[in-house]
Amino acid sequence: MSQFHQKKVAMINDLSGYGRCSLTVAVPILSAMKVQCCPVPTSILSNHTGFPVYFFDDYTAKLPAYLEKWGELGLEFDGIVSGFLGSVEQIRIVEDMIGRFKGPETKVVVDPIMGDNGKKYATYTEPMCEGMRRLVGLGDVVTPNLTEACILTDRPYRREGWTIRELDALAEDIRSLGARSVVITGISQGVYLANYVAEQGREPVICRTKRVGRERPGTGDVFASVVSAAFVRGFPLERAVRLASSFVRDCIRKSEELEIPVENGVCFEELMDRLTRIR
Ligand SMILES: Nc1ncnc2c1ncn2[C@@H]1O[C@H](COP(=O)(O)OP(=O)(O)O)[C@@H](O)[C@H]1O
Ligand SMILES: Cc1ncc(COP(=O)(O)O)c(C=O)c1O
Repeated sequence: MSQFHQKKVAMINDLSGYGRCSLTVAVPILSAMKVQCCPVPTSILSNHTGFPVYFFDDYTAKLPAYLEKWGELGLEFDGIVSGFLGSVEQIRIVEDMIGRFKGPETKVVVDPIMGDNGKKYATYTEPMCEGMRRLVGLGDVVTPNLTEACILTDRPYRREGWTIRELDALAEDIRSLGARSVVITGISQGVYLANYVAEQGREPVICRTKRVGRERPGTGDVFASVVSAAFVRGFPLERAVRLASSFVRDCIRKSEELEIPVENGVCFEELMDRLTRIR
């Protein structure tokens, strides 16, 4: 696909100026992992929505013209990655974009950001859920957390006690939407957090890590960014997930050690040299 060995990804996500999430996480992490990251900003916020106040500017109306120029320039990508999407229209635009820019070798990663802790985000309407089910069907890799996996498959959520057999069925249902490989994140198993990895053509595996620190915004974005960069570089998905989960865990540990306020996310910058050394 590309002229050079280096990989290039189109990254669809919001730009939150303060608080370490979405594009302000994805751009540096992909860069550190030697992947060129080309943003498609879906909205611009002064800071993420976990703060008491924020400025929000929806970029939906501008996206078709933005992407039109990429089309005119004949740009091609090794990966297309989508993160937070705020409306049915944005989901449609991403579907169209994949149709237009996905070449035979392009890998599509969809992080279906729809909810957490058993609940859909307040802004997530049923038509958006339907749209996300279609978009997930275009993914080579999709990375729902357990809540999102339940929403996508219309299954009841529970926090603990998922058996392997149940996770197999959950992943299979997501696969039946069209997704090739599925990573279900944030599965609580006592003192552990697990990621269930069902890669096309391989036996499913569970990657567990010790749960550390407090819940912080942006950890899902850090996780999806590391997985996307590694996967686009051609690493097996299980290895990509192991790299991402240990990186997130250590970023949380460091953030606790440096007493970073929770709403400021994780101080991944402190551990960035580790990402640059991955071969
Ligand atoms: N407190 C934590 N301790 C250790 N690892 C964590 C912690 N929080 C997140 N992770 C890792 O990051 C992954 C993604 O985080 P998660 O919070 O599930 O994402 P999302 O924001 O999409 O819900 C988890 O599956 C786990 O591997
Ligand atoms: C606009 C925006 N994008 C991204 C995030 C980060 O989401 P996550 O914690 O699921 O990675 C937040 C969190 O508040 C947000 O407000």
